[in-house]
Amino acid sequence: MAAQIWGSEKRARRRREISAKIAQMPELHDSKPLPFMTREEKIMESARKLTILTEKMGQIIDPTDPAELYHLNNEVLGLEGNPMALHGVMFIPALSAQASDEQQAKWLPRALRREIIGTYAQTELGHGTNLQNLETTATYDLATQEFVLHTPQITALKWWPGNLGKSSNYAVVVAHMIIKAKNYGPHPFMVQLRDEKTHEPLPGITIGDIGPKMAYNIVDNGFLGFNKYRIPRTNLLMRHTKVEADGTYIKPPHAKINYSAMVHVRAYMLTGQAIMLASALNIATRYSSVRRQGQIDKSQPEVKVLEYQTQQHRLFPSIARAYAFQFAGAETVKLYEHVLKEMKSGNVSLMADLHALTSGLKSVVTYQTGEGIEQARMACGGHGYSMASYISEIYGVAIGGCTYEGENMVMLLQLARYLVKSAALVKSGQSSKLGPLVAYLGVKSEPTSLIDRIPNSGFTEYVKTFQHVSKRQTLKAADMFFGLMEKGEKREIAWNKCSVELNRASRLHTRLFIVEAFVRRVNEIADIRIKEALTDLLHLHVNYELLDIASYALEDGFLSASQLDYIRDQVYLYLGKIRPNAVSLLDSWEFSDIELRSVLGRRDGNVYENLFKWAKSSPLNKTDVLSSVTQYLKPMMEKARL
Ligand SMILES: CC/C=C\C/C=C\C/C=C\C/C=C/C(=O)SCCNC(=O)CCNC(=O)[C@H](O)C(C)(C)COP(=O)(O)OP(=O)(O)OC[C@H]1O[C@@H](n2cnc3c(N)ncnc32)[C@H](O)[C@@H]1OP(=O)(O)O
Ligand SMILES: Cc1cc2nc3c(=O)[nH]c(=O)nc-3n(C[C@H](O)[C@H](O)[C@H](O)COP(=O)(O)OP(=O)(O)OC[C@H]3O[C@@H](n4cnc5c(N)ncnc54)[C@H](O)[C@@H]3O)c2cc1C
Repeated sequence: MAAQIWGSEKRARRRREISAKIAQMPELHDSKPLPFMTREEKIMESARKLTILTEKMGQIIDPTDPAELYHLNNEVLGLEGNPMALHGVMFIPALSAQASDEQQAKWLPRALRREIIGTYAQTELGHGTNLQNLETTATYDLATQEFVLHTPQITALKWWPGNLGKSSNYAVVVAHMIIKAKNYGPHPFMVQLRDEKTHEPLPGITIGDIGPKMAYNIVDNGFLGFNKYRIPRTNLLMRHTKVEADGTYIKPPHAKINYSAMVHVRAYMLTGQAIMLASALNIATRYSSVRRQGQIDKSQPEVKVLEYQTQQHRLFPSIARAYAFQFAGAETVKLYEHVLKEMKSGNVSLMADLHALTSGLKSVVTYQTGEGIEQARMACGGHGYSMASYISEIYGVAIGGCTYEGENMVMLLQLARYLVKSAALVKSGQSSKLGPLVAYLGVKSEPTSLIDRIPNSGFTEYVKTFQHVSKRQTLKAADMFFGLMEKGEKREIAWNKCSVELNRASRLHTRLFIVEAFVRRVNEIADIRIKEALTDLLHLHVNYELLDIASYALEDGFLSASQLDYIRDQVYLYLGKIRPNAVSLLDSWEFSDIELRSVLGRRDGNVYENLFKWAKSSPLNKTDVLSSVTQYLKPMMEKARL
């Protein structure tokens, strides 16, 4: 199963080998539990481990393999981030995709050797979503052949970029490019921020940390202002766009090609989310098979809480989602790598499809991951609320994904644009022009669903039902939009008035894609036992997801009440079937105790003794009487007693 999750036997084996090596290197372990550290201590601890990793990486992993590097980071540095999180996730991808060969030769080796630390600085205090209204300018000075970066007012300060505040000395900065008073829109520039020897900010640069956040606090998300700060013309990233010495602008082959670093993260973050969801579920499910509370049969001893159907219903559909996201994520990364290769050689024809797909997936996956993690926390009762479970930290980090790389509602609306264009093709009889991801929009469906009507139909009737509801909602929302325009509403106003319905279409389309990716994977599996276990999970997935969106299929009578009863029964049937495999389905992800950082989720199940040990190690327990008591509470009580 680990081979299915991680992509191959070899990958799963390598992960095990890497974990085993890390277990033997105490210098790479947390020196004390992270929840007992201050933010400053955590940042120091992370930098300490990162430095050792840089020295010893070659002994542990193949540093050229991104999957191994990702695993190493997760184990050693953890999900709260590290001083170079954005360096790997966005800075290097931005240079790789947008810098010319010459620029790459100059900067990439230095970045890969970690001579410099970089980030991606785009969002500003006043604008994040609406890139056209960013305020930072890069004005070309023909006389010196330099760009002058400037922050015209406080809202133009770069705000949020990870590791910008304290760690990075370089950044890819997105600024509006102005040449001879003409604004060419947002473009990426390579900018040195700090002196390489002293790490002091360079003259003309104002920079710092934006303060503590809900989670992800090892990352120093930062602010950055420029005061007429000059960089050479050749620091504009010039793979696709060029500015010649005389100010001549050569436009890129696609208007949004400079957005590729965002698409990169949107594609890669899906498996990251699956891992966070599976981690939280691993903790909750292991704990649920240790925790005994109450009886089902009063004549029997207390049961493990995992025996309760409500507990299974809370956890198991999310286990299915974690697998589904991992499989859909793997497909998306493959597509991304293909499109990136094509893009580098000038073929931009697949960019719109990839943008639409990743926009929808990013939104649905992060939202459902957040839901699943929060349910996992609640499933642990009181101990879930303790940082000893570590679930609240996983939750805080995961839901950051609902916001970064494009706020979820906004990204769903991006997919909706693509769906509405596709609907227009269907309506004008041009279904043959639909791309493979939306071809179902042009296919006539049966009048009613055949779920529970055809024996041995596998998952086909489920997929058809998802297709039906997605198609119906897309065409309905598109009709609403076109109808408003026909009535004379301006395009943008009509769009806003339909946007809730449009986003519903985007979610349904994306959920269909996730179901199909899961089905595709199960169909590929040869090992009969693995196929069986995943088929059970897939049954739970399709039935649970369909129940969740049943109103769409009921309102036009595509599903009947009796079919809904069947679907509900199937959910209960598969909860029971999955119960014996539940812990194994999560243990198959092979997270080590070091990586999970959870007292509740310990592999050995020795929870109570270790919770007590953990509590005793709280800094508050260093002394029996705190100074808050001697200074304030004791005098207050004494005064009250007089
Ligand atoms: C390994 C990774 C794992 C885990 C990650 C862990 C940690 C990382 C943590 C945090 C990192 C976070 C980083 C950031 O957040 S960086 C900042 C991200 N910011 C955003 O995402 C901003 C969102 N906004 C946008 O993307 C755009 O503003 C928006 C697309 C909403 C609109 O852009 P614009 O105003 O320029 O477009 P329009 O003029 O409206 O035209 C839209 C038109 O363009 C098409 N389009 C848009 N984007 C793309 C694209 N990327 N590729 C292709 N096409 C694109 C769009 O579809 C429209 O087309 P059409 O409908 O034909 O007009
Ligand atoms: C943990 C974290 C890490 C980050 N890292 C980076 C980084 O490394 N580099 C970087 O540059 N940025 C980074 N960001 C910033 C991030 O990309 C932005 O916060 C994000 O893109 C959302 O933009 P915003 O904050 O402007 O939200 P806003 O756009 O102000 O959103 C506020 C509300 O308005 C709604 N809204 C906005 N526009 C529309 C619209 N057109 N239609 C409908 N509704 C709309 C949204 O849906 C939302 O409900 C990070 C953010 C976080 C939380």
